[in-house]
Amino acid sequence: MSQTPADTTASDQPFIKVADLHKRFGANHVLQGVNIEIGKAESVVILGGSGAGKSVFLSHLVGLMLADEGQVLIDGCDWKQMDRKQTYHLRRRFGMSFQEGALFDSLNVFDNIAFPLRRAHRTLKRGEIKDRVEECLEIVGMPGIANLTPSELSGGMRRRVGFARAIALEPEILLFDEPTTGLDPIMTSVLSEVIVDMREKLKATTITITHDIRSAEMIANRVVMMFQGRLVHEAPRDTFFATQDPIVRQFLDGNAKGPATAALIKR
Ligand SMILES: Nc1ncnc2c1ncn2[C@@H]1O[C@H](COP(=O)(O)OP(=O)(O)OP(=O)(O)O)[C@@H](O)[C@H]1O
Repeated sequence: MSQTPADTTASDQPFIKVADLHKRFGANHVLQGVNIEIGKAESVVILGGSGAGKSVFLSHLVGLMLADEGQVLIDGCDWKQMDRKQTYHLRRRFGMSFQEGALFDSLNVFDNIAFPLRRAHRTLKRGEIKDRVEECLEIVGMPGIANLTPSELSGGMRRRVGFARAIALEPEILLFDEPTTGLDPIMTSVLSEVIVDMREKLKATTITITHDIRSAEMIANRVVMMFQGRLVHEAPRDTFFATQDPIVRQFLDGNAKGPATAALIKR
């Protein structure tokens, strides 16, 4: 039986369910059996070293990559069972923000944020688009900058405009891939607060990849650690950072020596 997102809203499934997810690129077995369930409006932060498979995992959540084995269910819908139209509708429930904001440099801030609105709602009037763009800029704490071009923005501002574009279609699920990388500690805290604010205003489920421990502490309800393609440790935010799990401890303390290094050398 074919599924549509609307078929499943009343289901008692977890909102997001990933079961025994595997992904290989040739001989590189990147995801080696990822399992996680995420509830509606939860905020999960994924920590992990370079090459652990975090971005590949995020791509599976939004259906940009499909599982070799296992399942990724969003509100009961399996990406692998979706036809093109269903894929389009399911993907519209996501808002994504990548490193650097990924803005279109040839468009001003207004047109960057209006871009997904115009594409998804062809009949929207100019005034409706203007209202929504202004609302999104308010939410990310940057009202009144719609006429600026990306080249006139600082790194932190570009990220916020990227956030504003990600929430233009009022997504239910927000994905952030290293939203604060390369920013100073103050701007990192400001952006982490913006993420919390956006999540609360949209009541969105949020999944964030970050290397920044302080940002993780601010954003997360739950933290998970990815290591060599598996989620090796997870805990509520308040207990995660006190864990004695040796791999997590090495990562949090930034030690060059430890079980994570030993495992990487053996690979
Ligand atoms: N499209 C692709 N084709 C082939 N290999 C890929 C592809 N995307 C990712 N990989 C490989 O998958 C592995 C995991 O990459 P991924 O980007 O998910 O790591 P990550 O945990 O996000 O690391 P980082 O923190 O450095 O961004 C790497 O070995 C990478 O080379």
